Amino acid sequence: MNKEYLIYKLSDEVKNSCKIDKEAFTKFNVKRGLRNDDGSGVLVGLTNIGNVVGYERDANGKLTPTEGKLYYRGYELDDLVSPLLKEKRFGFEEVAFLLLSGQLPDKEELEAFKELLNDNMPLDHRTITHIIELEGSNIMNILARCVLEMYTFDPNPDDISRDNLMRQSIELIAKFPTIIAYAYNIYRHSVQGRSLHIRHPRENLSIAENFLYMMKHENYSELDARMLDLLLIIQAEHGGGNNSTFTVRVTSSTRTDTYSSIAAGIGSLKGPLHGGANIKVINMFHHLKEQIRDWKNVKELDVYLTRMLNKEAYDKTGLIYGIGHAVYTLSDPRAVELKRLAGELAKEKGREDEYEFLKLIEQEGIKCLQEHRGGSKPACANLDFYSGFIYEMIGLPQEIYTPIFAMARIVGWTAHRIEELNFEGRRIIRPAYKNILGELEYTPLDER
Ligand SMILES: CC(=O)SCCNC(=O)CCNC(=O)[C@H](O)C(C)(C)COP(=O)(O)OP(=O)(O)OC[C@H]1O[C@@H](n2cnc3c(N)ncnc32)[C@H](O)[C@@H]1OP(=O)(O)O
Ligand SMILES: O=C([O-])CC(=O)C(=O)O
Repeated sequence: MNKEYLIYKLSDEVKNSCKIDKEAFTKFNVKRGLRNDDGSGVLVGLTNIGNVVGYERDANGKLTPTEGKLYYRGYELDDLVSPLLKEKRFGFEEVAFLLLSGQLPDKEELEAFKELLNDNMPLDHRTITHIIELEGSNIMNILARCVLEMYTFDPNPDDISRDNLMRQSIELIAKFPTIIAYAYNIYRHSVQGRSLHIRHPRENLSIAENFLYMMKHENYSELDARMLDLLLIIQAEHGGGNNSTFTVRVTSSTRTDTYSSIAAGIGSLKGPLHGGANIKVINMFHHLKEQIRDWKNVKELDVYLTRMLNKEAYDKTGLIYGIGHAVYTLSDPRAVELKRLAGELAKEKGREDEYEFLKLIEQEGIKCLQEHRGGSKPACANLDFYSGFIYEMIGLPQEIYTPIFAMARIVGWTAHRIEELNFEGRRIIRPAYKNILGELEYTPLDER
């Protein structure tokens, strides 16, 4: 049999073997994803790390949509970010300390922690050599491969004692920016034929500054570095249930090694419904800038967005990227903050027209989505809606938008891994799948 035909035939059979009636989920009371049909959550774990609030629940369990709130270790995100803005301080390292340990550091602890991270930013020379040799143009994939390789260079990779987990976590947080910057520079050299620069991370720079330095030498401003620092803080953690963190928790619950678990989280975050949406949003934005003749014409934009929802335009998936969230309803507090920051930066960089157009896409995207799906379910812009536009204004290339998300979320992932392996009464995570096919009678090969 022709092998291509065989692949086609097997794939065609999957059309039938994948069929599961939508109604069966209700019939068997399956908890789908994060929410049931009535909007109530599927509770699969308990955590002391992040808290994501999108609803209020009354005494009878009825849910009312609310403005979104996000807490890191009990502190509201805004309370962590505001002092940093006021004092013009870099804060990603402080937030990492908080998320890993549960405590805000004092001055001495913070200085020591920053030094520890800085000391760990350089890569083992074997990792550098391997990145140079790794083929491929997807930086998330290269990042995952480098993380898996770190297992080989770790003298104690399988030890899941708390001390060892903390050491590995700090090393991963420190090394992600270096791996991503090097992987991008090598990609740029091999795919785009540009000069190759491998810059050693500098002492006394924050992670955000060091990343920009490794990416762009000294071609970045203080404002660019502060924006990146805020983006890292804002993306660092989102509770135990977001897909990539849950992936890390699920794999960690088997007591596998840190590198296998984090590589799995990277694979999850890459998906366009999750962290990969930031690249999709910026592509969609450029597409709309070309397709819509008058950036102030609401009607023209609505017609196009509706065509997108009907799978007739853009990538024909039916999605408007950057809109919608599994938990947030009326607003995602991070998108609110990023919208404000994007506005400030757009003024500075002379890109106010584009910013106004992006805001209109947000407003009309939400409206068209709600009309398209009917009902009263609210929707809002999510974290990924404005982040790409900010990266673009900082002068960062699209290929690293999702890797930067990973560079931030590694903090949440490692904090959750440590928690997953250290609470009393922990169990391997193992939900159930109900088989709805039933039993079939076996037919011998020569009778088929
Ligand atoms: C960091 C992050 O991960 S943030 C999320 C980034 N992802 C995106 O921006 C991609 C676009 N958004 C989405 O696909 C979704 O809103 C998600 C994946 C974020 C959340 O998914 P869900 O929790 O299933 O959303 P929800 O329950 O509101 O979906 C209800 C319906 O609206 C649809 N919908 C939700 N958001 C969108 C959207 N942006 N565009 C088109 N349709 C949408 C869903 O596909 C679903 O349709 P269905 O009932 O026909 O299957
Ligand atoms: O929580 C989620 O489902 C998605 C996520 O990671 C985030 O919004 O940061």
